[in-house]
Amino acid sequence: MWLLSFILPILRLYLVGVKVLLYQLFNKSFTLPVLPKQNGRVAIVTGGARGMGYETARHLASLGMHVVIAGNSEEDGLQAVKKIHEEGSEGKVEFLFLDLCSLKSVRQFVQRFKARALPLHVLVNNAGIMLVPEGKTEDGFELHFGLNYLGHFLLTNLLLDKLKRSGRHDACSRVVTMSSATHYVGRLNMEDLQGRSCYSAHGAYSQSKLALVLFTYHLQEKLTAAGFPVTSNAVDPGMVDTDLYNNLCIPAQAAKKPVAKMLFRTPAEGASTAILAAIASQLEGVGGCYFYNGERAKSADITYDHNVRAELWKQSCALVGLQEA
Ligand SMILES: NC(=O)c1ccc[n+]([C@@H]2O[C@H](COP(=O)([O-])OP(=O)(O)OC[C@H]3O[C@@H](n4cnc5c(N)ncnc54)[C@H](O)[C@@H]3O)[C@@H](O)[C@H]2O)c1
Repeated sequence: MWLLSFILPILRLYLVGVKVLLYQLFNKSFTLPVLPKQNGRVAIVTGGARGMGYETARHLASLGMHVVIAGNSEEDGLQAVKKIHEEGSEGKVEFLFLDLCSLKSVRQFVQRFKARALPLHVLVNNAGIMLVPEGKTEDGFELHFGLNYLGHFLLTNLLLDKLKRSGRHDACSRVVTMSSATHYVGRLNMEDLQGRSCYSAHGAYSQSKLALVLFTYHLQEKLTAAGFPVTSNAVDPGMVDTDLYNNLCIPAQAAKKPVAKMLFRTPAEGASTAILAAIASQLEGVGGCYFYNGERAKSADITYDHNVRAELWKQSCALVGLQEA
């Protein structure tokens, strides 16, 4: 029984991977349309120092946006800022420290950002980890669940007032959250969200990405009900050649290399759907959607279940110490 609950998440994750790669074999990455200038607008990109986050930050800045790269490595962050400035981007780019493994750090980041009295038009919840060895965040949460999901859950909630005030009904502020095709095989165990009874890194990653879709939709439902000018969408970037795969076991790393060369998207291609969701005019006012390869797609059936979303939201508020609004 234990063996089965350990092996099944691995098999499910690899099957999803094969399906995505087959899609990428027969379909080109979509190309971004010409996007509007973003002068005077402000974005936060978590994990914007590397991989797809970096490409997102770079693209937004090239359109004149003021981009705050939020990340847990000052060295990587400052290097990313330097590189983007050297490219002659129109927008301002800066780094602010944020460790999503620590709720205290999330709160401090929000305090520091708010002290700047800037508006906030776009929040890209991009940072993530995958298949890391079993471990806990500063607050004792399982790493994938704590960092990928709960860290972003708290961050978004604490920034919501800013987003609400910065949006207009003809120009909504936008929350864009990076999920993944692995969410389709994610299992959410409400009685054991931290995977304490039987830990599987594969299961934990898929669960965190499923939780992010449920959160995205529930947030949109709340925003729509209250009439706030903010939209919330989830994005699936496909399989992209980044450092995210650094924790694969050695044989899987060896097998991945040639496959990645042929079939994985580049970080710039992978970031394109998130950039589209963040600023494309044709998506003005569109929320509560899952986007894949530049198009709206259907997410896992469970993500459309209001009761599951509401229960996860309630438990998440309790875990991060927020009052349910
Ligand atoms: N690469 C893929 O194939 C793929 C597929 C589906 C979804 N995704 C998702 O896309 C997002 C970006 O991943 P990527 O592929 O660019 O990976 P990456 O490893 O290149 O980037 C991850 C980013 O997250 C940041 N990060 C890690 N721990 C952090 C912490 N404690 N606090 C703050 N920031 C932290 C890193 O510094 C880095 O900038 C992730 O959410 C990932 O789950 C990636």
